[in-house]
Formats: sequence, structure tokens, C-alpha cells
Amino acid sequence: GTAGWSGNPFTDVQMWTNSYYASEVSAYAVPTMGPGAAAVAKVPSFMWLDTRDKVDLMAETLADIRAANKAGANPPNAGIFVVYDLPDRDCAAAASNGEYSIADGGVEKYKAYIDAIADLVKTYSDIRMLLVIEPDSLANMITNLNVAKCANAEKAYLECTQYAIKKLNLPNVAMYLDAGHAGWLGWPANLAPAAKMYAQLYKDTGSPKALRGLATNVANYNAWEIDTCPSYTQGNTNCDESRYVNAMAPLLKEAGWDAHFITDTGRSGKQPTGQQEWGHWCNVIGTGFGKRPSADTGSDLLDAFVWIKPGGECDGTSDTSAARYDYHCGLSDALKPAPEAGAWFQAYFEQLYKNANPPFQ
Ligand SMILES: O=[N+]([O-])c1ccc(O[C@@H]2O[C@H](CO)[C@@H](O[C@@H]3O[C@H](CO)[C@@H](O[C@@H]4O[C@H](CO)[C@@H](O)[C@H](O)[C@H]4O)[C@H](O)[C@H]3O)[C@H](O)[C@H]2O)cc1
Ligand SMILES: [Mg+2]
Repeated sequence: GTAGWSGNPFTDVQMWTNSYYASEVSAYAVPTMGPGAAAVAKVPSFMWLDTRDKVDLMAETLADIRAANKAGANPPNAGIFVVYDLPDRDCAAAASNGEYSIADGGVEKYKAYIDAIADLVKTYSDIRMLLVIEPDSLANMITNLNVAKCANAEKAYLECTQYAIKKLNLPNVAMYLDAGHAGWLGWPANLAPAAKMYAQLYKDTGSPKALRGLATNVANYNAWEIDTCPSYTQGNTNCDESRYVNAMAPLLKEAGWDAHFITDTGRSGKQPTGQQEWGHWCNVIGTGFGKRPSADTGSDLLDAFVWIKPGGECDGTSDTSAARYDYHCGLSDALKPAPEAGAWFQAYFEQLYKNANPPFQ
């Protein structure tokens, strides 16, 4: 099969459209928006393994993919998943805190979570797995060690990430470490320290073949390429993901890692967005579905445009009394009322659909 790969792992496969997202669209969007909304579920978005239980959903999805490939899918389907269950997850924010805590054996539980994923990858060695590793984790190690929860999590994040990289270094895996976005690590002050950290991790894990590069703009809204830098990017010449990737790549190469990239365009179709400030990340108003997933990027550095954050799934609750309330989700440029992170947010889906570029309607 095409499980093994060399070069760009997106060129000879098609990304799988999973039934979990399709069921959300058909249950919540189609009834109010009509059959046209179903077209969004035909666009492949990554499946987030944000709890240990979701690994069971990964197993079901891999069975679906195997069946489709056996039935003659050409090109064959690849699985697209986000590994996202670090202990003390999302350490600089409140909205996406996870099930594991460092204080409560979270590192060991995380390793068992990774072992379960690795077992599935081996069971389905006929299927190529395209993985994003831990959004918002390493990026916080560059810019938020002043946040106590992040400083306390640094050792665990690095131990868990190294464990994940080594255990998932398998022939049918291509993985990309989360690298924030142009408005996060793309700032001049953050770029070199970030490149140093990622290159170090690549070397410390033995320059693993399965570690293809970095994923950018996960759950964020930046354009891949924009002619006029939006006002909220003032001060940072890397005002889109292409500039960020082109600035980061040579630093990694100099440090010994010939890294490639994927960029989330799932919510970057409308530019500029309604952000009052670039650092506002929660349920931002004025955004739209963006460039469709494709390996035809026009860039030697970018393996694919991908939809990593599933459009319509919430970034965080706007309920100020909720345990996971984060003030970013209460800002003027955050759509409200919003449910818990990961839950379906129909009004947001309608916003993305209305503003889609290319359009759906
Ligand atoms: O003018 N200047 O010269 C100058 C210099 C330096 C400046 O400082 C930079 O300012 C940037 C903001 O512009 C900061 O970037 C923000 O950092 C946040 C984490 O702290 C990120 O939040 C995450 O977002 C994820 C989704 O992306 C969520 O899933 C996740 O839950 C959530 O936590 C924001 O995206 C990201 O935009 C940089 O750290 C900071 O270094 C600023 C100006
Ligand atoms: Mg988030």
C-alpha cells in the first residue's frame, strides 16, 4: 500500500472526511440551513483526539478508511488526526483544559494514551497517518513561561512530546509539531528561540523519519498569503503564514532540520478578520471557511493547506460562570453566546459558511 512515504506525504493520498464531523453538520447545520450545508462535511478536516475515549473513535475511523481503500479508493485515503491530550493542557488559557493533570499522574496517563494511538497505527499499518502533535503546547513554552501553569508544565510537556514523537515514529506516520502561527511565534522576538527549540527536539528524538515538520495556524485565522498586512499585525512583518513559514524554515535548516510545513486554512477565508487585536483567538467574528485542503500549495516548503480546527466546533465558552471560562471568549470580537470548547457552535458555523472563500453557495 501507500502507507510508507518519502517527500511530501500528502501528494499520493486523499484526506479522509470523517463521519464524526459529518454527523455534526447533518444534525445541527442541515436542519436550519438546508442541504447546501452538507457540502462542508465533504471537505476533510482533522479529527481531534482530545480525550482518551476519542482514541476509540479513531479506531472506528480507521476501520472506515480501510474499508474505503479496500473498495478501491483512488488515491487511497489517509487518516488525519490531532494528538491533543497533554496533562495541564492549554496552560496559558482556560478554555481547552483537558482531562489529565500533572499533579494527578497525568504524565503516565498521557503515555498510555500515546501507547493506545501507537497500537492503532501498527494495527492499521496499511493506512498512512498524517498527525498534528499537541496544538498550543510548545508555543507556550516560548512565550508564556511567565504563566505559572506553563512554567510548571514545561518539563512534562517536553517529556510527553518526546515520548509521543518516539512512539509514533512509524513507517506509515508523517507528523507535524504544532508551531503556533505568524501572530504568535512569528514575532521577531519569538522566531529564533522557537526555531532553536523545535530543532533541538528533532535532534533529541534522533532525527526521526516520521517527523516531517511543523503545523501552523492551528485553530487560528491568518491568511496563507495576503497583500496588505492587516492593521492588527502592526509591528510584525511576518503578517501571514507564508511569511512566517519562509522565515522559520531557514533557521530550522541551519540548525539541522530540513522541516516542511502544513497550514490550517479552515477559518482564514475572510481577511482581515474581525479581530480587535491579533492575540484574540476565541470564536473570532468576521471569519470564513478558507482555502480548501490540498497538496497543491505552490510552495516547496508547504506540504498542504489543511483544515485542522473543524469549523463550527467552539474555541471556548462565553459563560462567565463556567470552570473553563477564558476572558478571551468574552471579548467584543468573540461571537456570543458560545458553548464549551469543542462543542458545536451553530451560529459560528453559519458565519464561516456565509464568509467562505472560496464560497460554498
Ligand atoms: O508590538 N510588538 O513588538 C509586540 C511584541 C511581542 C508581542 O507579544 C506577542 O503577542 C502575541 C499576540 O499578538 C502573542 O500571541 C498570542 O499568544 C497567545 C498565547 O499567549 C495565543 O493564544 C492561544 O491561541 C490558540 C489558537 O491560536 C488557542 O487555541 C489557545 O488556547 C490560546 O492560548 C494567541 O493565538 C497568539 O496570537 C504572543 O504570545 C506574544 O509573544 C506583541 C507585540
Ligand atoms: Mg484552543
